[in-house]
Order: sequence, then C-alpha cells, then structure tokens
Amino acid sequence: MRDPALGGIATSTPASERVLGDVILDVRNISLAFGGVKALTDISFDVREHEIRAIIGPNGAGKSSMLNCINGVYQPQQGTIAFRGRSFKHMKSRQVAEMGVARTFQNLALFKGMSVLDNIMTGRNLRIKTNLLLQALRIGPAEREEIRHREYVERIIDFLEIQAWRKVPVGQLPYGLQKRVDLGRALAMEPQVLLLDEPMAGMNLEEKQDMCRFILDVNDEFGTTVVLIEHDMGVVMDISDRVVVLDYGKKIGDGTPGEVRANPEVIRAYLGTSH
Ligand SMILES: Nc1ncnc2c1ncn2[C@@H]1O[C@H](COP(=O)(O)OP(=O)(O)OP(=O)(O)O)[C@@H](O)[C@H]1O
Repeated sequence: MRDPALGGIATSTPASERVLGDVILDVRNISLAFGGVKALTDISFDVREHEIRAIIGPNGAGKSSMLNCINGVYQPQQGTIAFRGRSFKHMKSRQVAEMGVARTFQNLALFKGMSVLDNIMTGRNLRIKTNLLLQALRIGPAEREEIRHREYVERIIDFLEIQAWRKVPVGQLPYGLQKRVDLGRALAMEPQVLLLDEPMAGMNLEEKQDMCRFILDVNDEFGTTVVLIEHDMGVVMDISDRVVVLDYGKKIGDGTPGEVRANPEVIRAYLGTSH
C-alpha cells in the first residue's frame, strides 16, 4: 500500500514482491553506554540481502548510535556484528567501508566549497589503487585509473539526475539536492550495504518523493541492501521490508510494517506519540 501523503512514490518493486537473500548483516547482543547513559541495551536483529530495513524510534532511542556501531564509529562494550558471516567486535570505519558498507549522515558530511562532481569523487578514494605520487602527476596508470573513476562518478550523476549541477559548489545547492549528492558520495563506494541516517530529514514533499524513488531504484537496480533511519512514518511503512523499533536503547519491536504497526508496545511507545 502506498502512503497517499506521498502521492504514490514507489515506481520500483514493492516491498511485498522483493526477493530477499541470506542474512548479510547480523547484529548480536549489542550494548553501548556513554558513561552512565545506556544508549543501546542488548540489541539483536539481522538484515537480509536486498532488503530495505528500517530502524525507527523516538528521539534519543539509540538509532544513530546503532548505525555508528555498524560502521565502526562507536565500539560497543558488548556484542558482535557479522557481515556476511564474518564477525567483528572492534572494527575501524575504514575496514567496515572496505567490506562494502557505506553511510550517509544526518548532518551532511560534504565539502561545501567543492563541486558536486568532486564531492562524489571523494567516495572513490577507497578504490584508488595507484600511489599518491603518480596520482599527483596524473601519469600512466594513475591517469587511466582517474578516467575510470570519473566515468563511474558520471554514471552516478546521471542516475541521480544531477547533471545540471555537476560543476556547482555543493554549498550553493538547496538542501534536498545536497542530500542527493551525499547519497551519490556513498554510492560511489559501490556499497553492498547502504546505511542511511534520516535521508529525508528537512525535505519538502517533492524532495521526499524524489529521494524515496532513488532509494528504491538503488535497491532495485544495483541490488544494494539498505538500512535506514527515518522519522517519516509514511516513508518507513511504504518502502521497508522489515522494521526494528528502538525505545530508550531497547528493542521493543521487529517485523514487517504491518506487524510493527499492530504491536501494542510500539503503539504505546512510539506511534501514539508525535515527533
Ligand atoms: N557521543 C555521545 N556521547 C554521549 N551520549 C551520547 C552520544 N551519542 C549518543 N548519546 C546518547 O545516547 C542516546 C541515544 O542517542 P542517539 O543519537 O543514538 O538516538 P537517536 O535515536 O538517533 O535520536 P534522534 O532521533 O534524536 O537522532 C541519547 O541519550 C544520547 O544523548
């Protein structure tokens, strides 16, 4: 079912028809505290290949902390996270990225003075193989490699329909387009799992519809698994296969949008309140 408020956004495969694969990300018994503040308590859930998996919950529930544990920004005191069966407890952000997990941020992490093209190019950094000297001189293999990376980035720019702004400094773009560039930077990493932290925050309805379409298209065309934090319930219920619900750092619900919607604890803790 499509949320009428979003005017029927989904053009890609509906969640109910998406074919999911094996578990790609397995979060087991994660606990994280900042001094006396328990941000996460014994959280377990899995994400299946090709799934769109949402994490929801009221402000301060622990959603961003969870993403930060998955991508190695925070080191949980307890628990493990396994990526394709490879378990890790203390993994650095770069190692997680190298394994194929990319991330967008709630507060954009873009270089405002740099062009759209150059910002998206930064997403290719992990994949650049030639050494720094050759890169600086732009000779031989470095030149050929740069051409390959630029072609890939141009494909992303076409895919996200931002050709008209490719040379424009990102700081001059409206917020909705900046969020799209941030998605482009993450896509440039060719991720297997894409972590999206409030991709629609601060957007108007039209920008939300566009972003929803791009997320669904990325999932559909590239088979990218998506884990997303989002406050807009219409969006979450519309595009997700399964939803994890956190409240005060604890998991209080996990299931399909329909199951979560009908869960009395979720209704009490979250859906019944306004955010
Ligand atoms: N770096 C930090 N230092 C101290 N406390 C933190 C830190 N990061 C998060 N917290 C605390 O952990 C708890 C969970 O925060 P988190 O940002 O993960 O929640 P959230 O669900 O993402 O919230 P929001 O929807 O407002 O973004 C909160 O009580 C928060 O104050």
